[in-house]
Amino acid sequence: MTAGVTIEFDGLSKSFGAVQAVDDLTFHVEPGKVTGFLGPNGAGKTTTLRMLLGLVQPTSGRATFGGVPYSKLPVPAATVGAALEAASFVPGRTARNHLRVHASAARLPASRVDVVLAQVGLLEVADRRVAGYSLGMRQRLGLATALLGDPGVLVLDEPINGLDPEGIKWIRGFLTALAAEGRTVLISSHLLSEVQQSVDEVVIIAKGRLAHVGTLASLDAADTLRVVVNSPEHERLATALTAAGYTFDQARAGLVVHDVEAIDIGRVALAAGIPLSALSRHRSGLEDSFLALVSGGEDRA
Ligand SMILES: Nc1ncnc2c1ncn2[C@@H]1O[C@H](COP(=O)(O)OP(=O)(O)OP(=O)(O)O)[C@@H](O)[C@H]1O
Repeated sequence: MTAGVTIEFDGLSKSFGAVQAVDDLTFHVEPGKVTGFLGPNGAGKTTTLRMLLGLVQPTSGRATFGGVPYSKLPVPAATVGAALEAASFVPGRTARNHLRVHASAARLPASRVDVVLAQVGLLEVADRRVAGYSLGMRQRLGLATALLGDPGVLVLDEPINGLDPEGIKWIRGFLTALAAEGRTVLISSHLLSEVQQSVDEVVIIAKGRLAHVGTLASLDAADTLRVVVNSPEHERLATALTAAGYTFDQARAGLVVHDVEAIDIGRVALAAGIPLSALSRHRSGLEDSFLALVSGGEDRA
């Protein structure tokens, strides 16, 4: 494996006629982590990834692998493996043959074919025609193709799309393990919920522009916390909370206190000797934060 390098986007822009698909994107994607590249349909994710991979010429700015553009990489397949959405496979070809053709074109040893088939769990069906593959199997084959050169960087467009729950669980573990080996892993998605459990960092774009860069936790920090607390001695609990200076809403599940930690509410109940039947902390709206950041982004597709 070649070492993971930092993917650098620097003032990257692309317009198609009057459509500004990507608008002045500057951010870095570091090795050793899984980074989610998020935005609604039409936000400009695919165009950005296509520019990174030298498939589309930027209008201005650049995207590089540690300062080197894709076209200048000495052995591209050994530096970066990519699976773009709607990867095309010749339907009559078997998975093994598909990989052999790619290995040969990239001047990689044929022995890599069975290694990557095993890695993505397709070894047993490797001699079946791709035409009969499910979407999930095609996703795995795209991933196997990306891994042929044992690259330090992986760029995957919507890799979770179309997977069943078992497939989602598998790919989450797989991507985490690749990042733990020191690779740079960038995955795009239009759904935060889809990648939320897989990513360490998020880059969110809307209407071609950068909306947020940071850890998943930093996105979370914009959220409000709420605690739901209940007691068989409901009235005493309400009185104790009011006396301690808390305001709350009444809900079926109990009293809802905003912007507070569960331990603080637990202490109030303990000090007043009130038994609790429920005490839970809710982190509403990671998805809400995401939607607020990208709202209005869908109308361009
Ligand atoms: N070749 C092209 N010619 C003209 N407009 C284009 C072209 N490619 C993309 N666009 C436009 O650029 C914008 C960004 O598209 P892009 O496919 O990059 O978004 P996306 O975030 O990947 O969306 P999706 O998840 O739907 O693929 C859209 O308005 C799209 O219609």
